[in-house]
Amino acid sequence: MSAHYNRSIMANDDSMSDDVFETETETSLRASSATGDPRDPRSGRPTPSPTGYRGYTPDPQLLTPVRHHVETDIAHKTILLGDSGVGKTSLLVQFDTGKFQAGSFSATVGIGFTNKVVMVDDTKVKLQIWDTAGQERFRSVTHAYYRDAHALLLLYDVTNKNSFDNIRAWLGEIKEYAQDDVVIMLLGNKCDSQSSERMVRREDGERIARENTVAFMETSAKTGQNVELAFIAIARELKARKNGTHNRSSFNVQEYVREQTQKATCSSCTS
Ligand SMILES: Nc1nc2c(ncn2[C@@H]2O[C@H](COP(=O)(O)OP(=O)(O)OP(=O)(O)O)[C@@H](O)[C@H]2O)c(=O)[nH]1
Repeated sequence: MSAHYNRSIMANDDSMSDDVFETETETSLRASSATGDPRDPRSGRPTPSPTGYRGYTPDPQLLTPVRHHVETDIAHKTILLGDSGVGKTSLLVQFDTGKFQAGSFSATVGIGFTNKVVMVDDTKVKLQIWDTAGQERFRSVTHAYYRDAHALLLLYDVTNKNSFDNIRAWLGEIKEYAQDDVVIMLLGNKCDSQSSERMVRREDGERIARENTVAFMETSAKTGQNVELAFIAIARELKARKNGTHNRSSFNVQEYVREQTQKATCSSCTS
């Protein structure tokens, strides 16, 4: 992977791109204007009018900032998992920058995160996306991060049968280390590959997902196919859970993914 993206990242290193720390400006004007008194109660001096016109105090409602329904309080911890080389970093880079950096592969070392805000209808859902090293020797480090994860994106590579066969072991680890209610999405990545290179059929991915009651889709970090959709689906599910609506079947992530992927099926993803 190119040097443009930091592949050597240590635990709790937040030096990666961070485009979420939007400040939601709260004006402090409401209190003084609500009283209708243009004087500062402590100094007795006239306070400057929020409008710039001394003595004129508009209706307090006019001074109340328009508040869109914004969820900035918690970042939903979302972790990318899967064997080394399945495309975790590439998927995150594609989602974060819209680019695919082809070329030599250098494995991720350690763990690090990128913050992203995803719009779900009129709501901003903040995702803190952790990219982990797929190599076996880093497993014990990444296990420590499972416990407080809200969502897990588990990847295999459709051109690498071994990475698919290891999905059961990954699901076992998730069961052992993650919370019971963690949102899990299985992704068969590199679906842009030639059919001669493909080693895992789409139906096989669908089957293992069904057996384990997790959402599934095929993605391509190279072309961007379904990349945004994967994160949006996760964000939708997290929002539904936060609103306490998912138990009433108003939103079902597996159904949602099925509908959306049927709408946007690309020929290269349907072998
Ligand atoms: N054709 C194709 N190649 C991909 C895709 N995603 C990743 N690759 C390539 O696969 C190789 C590994 O990708 P990475 O994103 O580094 O994989 P990783 O899962 O982060 O690997 P670790 O850091 O070792 O865990 C790179 O050479 C990528 O260019 C994809 O969707 N399509």
